[in-house]
Amino acid sequence: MIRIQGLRKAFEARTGGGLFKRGGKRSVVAVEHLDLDAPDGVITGLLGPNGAGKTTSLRMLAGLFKPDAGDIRVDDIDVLQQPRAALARMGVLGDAHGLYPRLTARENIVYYARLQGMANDQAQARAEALSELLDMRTILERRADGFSQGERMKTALARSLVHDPANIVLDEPTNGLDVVATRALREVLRHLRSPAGGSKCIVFSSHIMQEVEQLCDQVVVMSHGRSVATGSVQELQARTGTDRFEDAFVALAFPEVSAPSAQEITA
Ligand SMILES: Nc1ncnc2c1ncn2[C@@H]1O[C@H](COP(=O)(O)OP(=O)(O)OP(=O)(O)O)[C@@H](O)[C@H]1O
Repeated sequence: MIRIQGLRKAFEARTGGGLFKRGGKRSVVAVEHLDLDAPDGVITGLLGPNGAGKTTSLRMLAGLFKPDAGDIRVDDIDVLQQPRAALARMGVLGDAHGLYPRLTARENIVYYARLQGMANDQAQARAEALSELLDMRTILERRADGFSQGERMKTALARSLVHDPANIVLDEPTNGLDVVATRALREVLRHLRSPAGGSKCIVFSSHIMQEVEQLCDQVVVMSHGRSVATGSVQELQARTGTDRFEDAFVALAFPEVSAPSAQEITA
């Protein structure tokens, strides 16, 4: 279970100078206010356009950035107060998959398992089980350099699941994947959400509406650094009076675009 309340983060961004002029600094608010409640056995989608603040939010959840304000709890453990304990309960698949290219897929997984404190036998058994789950038997003994995008994603996902975490956090996991790899990932996430797969709490970010529509039980729509709506696809459609999720998303995330003009209202 993941609970985020009132999350905020601003960065100091450099502004351009010139050949003879020094650049300045400007504060960029990446996340203004995010509330998110992700229960166990549920897939929660964090849906927002480019630059909405999804990656920054998930990085704070993973303990990589310190928020300026807000509260993040993973299974009731405060990420800021007890980052190690919270991280032990999370499997995080970031945007940079960062595998060791000289190690095989198996070695990448086992190495990570050993870092988590698992004995070698246990780590090897876990690598086998995950290679079954993620259908990666043919690449298990291959070195990671030269892996395709989909093969890298599978290996990185296996690595993040090695300690069987109750909470799984994925940042734009289908980026660069073809339709078959995307479908396979969807199936794996559905399995992990089910009681047979451990009723995991799954949070994933995306800017692709169709993906969220097909997979998520609930959606948190993010726009300009804020969570602007939460609900199932059907609830969000009902709330915006639309029967297409794309229209609901545009109405919620870009109210300035979707609001009818004065001409339309009077017409
Ligand atoms: N280190 C940083 N320094 C300055 N600005 C940043 C930094 N990281 C993020 N930002 C800014 O914060 C905003 C939110 O960025 P973020 O990457 O979290 O959005 P996102 O929703 O994940 O976008 P995308 O879908 O394009 O990946 C953007 O305007 C971005 O330029």
